Order: sequence, then structure tokens, then C-alpha cells
Amino acid sequence: MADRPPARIGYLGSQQDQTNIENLLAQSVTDGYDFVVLPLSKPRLRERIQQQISASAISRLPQASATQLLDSDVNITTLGAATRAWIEPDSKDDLAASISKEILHREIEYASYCGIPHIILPAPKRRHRIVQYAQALKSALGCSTHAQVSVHLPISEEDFQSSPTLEKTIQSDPLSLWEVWNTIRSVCDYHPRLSVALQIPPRLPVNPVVLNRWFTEPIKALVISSNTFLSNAKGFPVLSKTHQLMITRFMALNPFVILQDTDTLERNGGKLSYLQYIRYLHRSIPPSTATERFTAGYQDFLQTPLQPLMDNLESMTYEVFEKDPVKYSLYEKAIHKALSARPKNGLVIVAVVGAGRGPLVTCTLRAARELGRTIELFAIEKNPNAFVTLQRRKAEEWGERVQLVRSDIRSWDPPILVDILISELLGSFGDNELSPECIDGAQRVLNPDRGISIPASYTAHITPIMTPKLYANISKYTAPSPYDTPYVVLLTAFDSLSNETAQIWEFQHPNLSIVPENLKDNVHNRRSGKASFHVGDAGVVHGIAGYFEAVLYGDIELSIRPNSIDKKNKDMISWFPIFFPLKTPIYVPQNCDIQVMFWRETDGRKVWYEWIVEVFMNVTGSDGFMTGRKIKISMSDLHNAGGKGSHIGM
Ligand SMILES: C[S@@+](CC[C@H](N)C(=O)[O-])C[C@H]1O[C@@H](n2cnc3c(N)ncnc32)[C@H](O)[C@@H]1O
Repeated sequence: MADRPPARIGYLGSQQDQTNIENLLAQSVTDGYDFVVLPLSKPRLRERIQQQISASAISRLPQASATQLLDSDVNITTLGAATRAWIEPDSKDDLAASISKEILHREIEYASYCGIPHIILPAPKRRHRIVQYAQALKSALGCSTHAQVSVHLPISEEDFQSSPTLEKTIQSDPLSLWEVWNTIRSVCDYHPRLSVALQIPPRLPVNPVVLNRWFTEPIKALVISSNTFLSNAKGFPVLSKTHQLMITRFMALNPFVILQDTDTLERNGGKLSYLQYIRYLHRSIPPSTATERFTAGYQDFLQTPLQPLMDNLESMTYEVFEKDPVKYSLYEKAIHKALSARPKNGLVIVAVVGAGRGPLVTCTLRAARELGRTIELFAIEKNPNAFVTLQRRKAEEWGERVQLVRSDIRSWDPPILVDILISELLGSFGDNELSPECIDGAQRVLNPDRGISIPASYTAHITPIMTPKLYANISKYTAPSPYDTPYVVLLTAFDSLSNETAQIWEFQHPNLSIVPENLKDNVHNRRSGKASFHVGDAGVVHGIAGYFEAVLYGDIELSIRPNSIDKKNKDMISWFPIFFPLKTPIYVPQNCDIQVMFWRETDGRKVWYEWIVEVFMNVTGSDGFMTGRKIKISMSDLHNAGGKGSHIGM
């Protein structure tokens, strides 16, 4: 696929494969693999350890491998490494745990010295000692400056059979293995080089929550054993439809694919048929759609929200807006409808405020021409650079049909009152680019009897989400208050903790209750909103996703809410969601309520948001039914109090 990175497929080698690594790697390249994963050490290490420590401690370590480490001069670009499955940093025996930790350090240090880019660690073995395992791993991560370390984990309890390492829990919580991972990465402070090598089981979990959850995590490798494959009619290995869908979905994260035990289960086509099948599967992923191509590279990329009022946008930014196939057509429909509601033979005064490079001017002229209406059209823009483009377009395309005004719309003094005020000053949260302040400041130019605004209203919507990737990325920022700042981001690796979004406030235009003093202190544009979300499955809340909906005119709406964007405005690309992070992620047990409170504050010179999250547990009685009582179990800080981390200048 020209627009997708190539699949990187390797296999998990065995101890025997270590006898001649040079030959092995050469052969793997000839076979068409991209890399091989080998145990880090050669046999006999354990025997040496045995000589050094007491027999009682070592007897708790299972039979194993290695004494000499890999040669450092092998071609490391084609090599990954796995540390020995028998090490037990989570051992019940202090000495065995301590030796395991020591070996882990040495192995990671040596792999790092050899330049091995990726190390796979066996899963913890004891659920009640996960923290001990994680503590050892955290210090081991410091033994390399570059190696990516992946913990080899099964997807869920149902997959326990295919992962002999982790002892089974008594309860059958579908997310219990994700909980194991969540503990490890939390202890390791969301370390940027820590990831998961996910074992794909023969039987996938039926509960979609499990796969959705893993999809949010840093999955660096998918490990697929030969017993996960079925045989087709000709005896060649193939994957079930559900496996194909799942692997195709995960391939969007661009993980390594590691084949396992390909020579233990004989199929037609020999052991390379597994490799060929995965290559075929990767090739058959449908090509990206135009929207996917447009948004490629933006997934989970944190952007500072635009401030078109304070800053002057660049031509490239306008060019990106103008590529939206949906937004302008909706605006044109709304303008068309608003014009057709006016008396047929009357003159309609229209103003496009914040005209940018002029796309809404063109939409307005086209709608008027189609309807055969006479309009007088003003285009107002405060950005002097975009104004040059408007002047060129007037000279070359629009002529006397459009009057240009270089001004802030709040101080424009029109020669005549306006019937239709058209603006597109909306941000991802609706009001976050100060559309309310700008339209309020301009509404005095509206004809008091029949003047309208397009948009007529807009609302802000929120939902709590789990997004470890964004949390980890923000934690790398050195800015003073990175968690007191919202980010515009095409949310991709995230899980909605609730299926609902909730509206927290609304703005309507024109706002007939405004008096002139309001324009100074702006108090009328303060808002606050509270929403409660029920969370069925346990998770971690990393922040709040924000969206908006707008009514342009009548029934013509814009929406970026996840539950309605595909129904109302599929392929609209002008707005990505906004994300309000939490400084400290909050663990939310199953059957809890997350309560989110938001404020839009202003002091007349700037506007800012504040947010706080509380978690309540629903108390169940001895009969297993909810009592209606709730206990507060955690609460975040109040974020961005007083606008100390972020604000929008008026
Ligand atoms: C999001 S852009 C939209 C531009 C254009 N209407 C479009 O759809 O491509 C908002 C535009 O409004 C302008 N703008 C923002 N606030 C304004 C104000 N108070 N007065 C005049 N122009 C303003 C900005 O400079 C920018 O060109």
C-alpha cells in the first residue's frame, strides 16, 4: 500500500537458533522476514548462578537457558531480543526476585550496548506481586537510553491458555489483564519506552471493551502463534474473519508482527506460509479514503488551539480550512435558506464577518445568484494579510458586488444596517475562538427588526476519556502548566469511558439581552456546566474530550460530536476535538459515576476554562442491588484556576 508504512514481520526464535546468529539472520532476510527475536543469552547462565547462590533459592527458578550473551557485532537492525522467561522479579522468594532483577538489569544493559532496538520481557507471573515486577522494570528501564521494552501480555483471561506465564485469577474480569498492564505502566510513570507485545489468542474475547481498551495502549508488537491460525481448504494457514478484522485494526498502530512456533505446526506451504499470509493480509487493507489521507499525521498530534482573534492566521491555515468538502456546502445551504426566507423583491444586506480569504463570500454570491436575489454584500476581515487576498479576489472575481472592509468587526461602522451577519469563528468547543464575544460586539450592526446571525446558536459537549498516549505525550512538555491547557487533537488511541456526551452550555445570536456595559466586562458570556457519566467497566480518566454543535440556520447544523458527526456531517475535517487533560490520571473502578464540572470564565480582557473531575462509587446493598447511595472516591485538582495555564485574549 503506497500510503501505509510497510508491515514489519519477524519471528520468535529459540535457544537453538543462537548457535550461528550471522547465518540465521542472513537466512531470515532471504526468507523475507524483517527481523528475528532471539533470547538474549546463551545456555548455562543459570548453572553459573547456581554455583553462586544457595540451592534453596535457585530451586524456585524454573529450568532454563543461558550463560554467554549475544555477540555485540551481529547485524542488530534485524534483531530484537527477548529476556529469559524464567526470570521472576515478582518471585515470592526475596533472593530469587533479587537475582531476577539483577539479570534483567544486565540483559537490558547488554542489549543496549549491542544497540538492540527492541527487548521483549516475559509477563509477570504473580498477580498480587505486579507492583514488585513493575518496580524492577522501572529501574531496568534506566539501564538503556534507547531500547524499547515491551511486556509480553495476553489479551485477556480467556487467553490464559496461550500464555502459560501469568497465574489465572479467580474472578473472570475481562479487563483483568489490562489492569495488570495499567499497574505496570502507572508504576513506571507512563515511561515513553515501555510498551506491550500483545499475544493474539486463538479465541478472541467476545466483549468489545477488551479490544477497544488495548487499542488505546502502546502496542509495539502483535505476537501470533501458529495455533491461532486456521487451515483453509487447501491446508494453508489463514486467520478467522474476526482475527483479520482485529489485526487490520491494530495495524493502524503500525506494530511489529512476531510469528511464533511456525515450525511446530505443519501446514501446507511450510513455515513461510504464515509470513506470506500476514503480508497478504497487510496488502489487502483497503486504501485510505480522501479524509484519511487528509488527516494522516494528525492522529493524536497535540495542537495549541488557534486564536484567530489575537493572531493573524497564515495563508496555509486558510488553505487547510478551504479543503473541507462539507462545511462550506452547509454554510451555503444555510445562506440559501436564509435568503429565500426574505421577501423576493427586497434588497438584502449581508455581511460576512471574518471573511478570511473569501470562501463564504463566494458561497453567498452563488446562493444569491441561484435565487435571483439582490444583495448588498460586505466582507469584513481584520487580518491585513488575508485582506490582500480579498482585494485580489475583488479585483479579479467579485468586482462591485462586494465591498471590502479592513476592520475588527467590533468596531465596524456600517453605512446601513445588516440583515444577515455570516461568520465562521467557531472552535472545536464552539465558543473557544471567542465567537460569542465577536458576534456580540458586531450585533449592533444588525437590523433590530429582522437581523439574524448565521450561526444562530452553538453548544459545547463533553465526555471523559481514557487516553494514555496523550497523557504520556503531555507529560514530556516542559511548558509551565501543560495540564492547564486544552489541546486540539484528532483523538485516535482513546477509549470513551461512557458512551454519552453531555451538553454543558449554549450561546445564541443575536443575544437581545445584552446592554452596552456587558461588552466591557463580558460577564454575560460566563458559563458553567456540570455533567455526570456512568462508567460500566473499570478504566482510567486522563481528561475530557470536548466537541461542539451549531445551528447555522433552521435545520442546517454542524456537529463534531462523535455520536452524530457521521450522521450529520460525515467527512467534515475543519475541526478536530478539543482535549482538556488531567494532571493526575484517576483510576475509575467499574460501576462508578464520573462527574465533570466546567467553567467558562472572563475578566473582560480574556476568557479561559476551568475544569474538575470527581469520581463516585455506587453503593450496592447485600442483595446486590444499588442502594442509590454514592461515595466520593477521588477528585482531580481544579485545572487552570484563574486562567494561570491558558487563556484566550479578547
Ligand atoms: C476561522 S477563520 C474563517 C475564515 C473564513 N470565513 C473561512 O471560512 O475560511 C476566522 C476569520 O475571522 C477573522 N476574525 C476573527 N475575529 C475577527 C474580528 N473580531 N474582526 C474581524 N475579523 C475577525 C480571522 O482573522 C479569520 O480570518
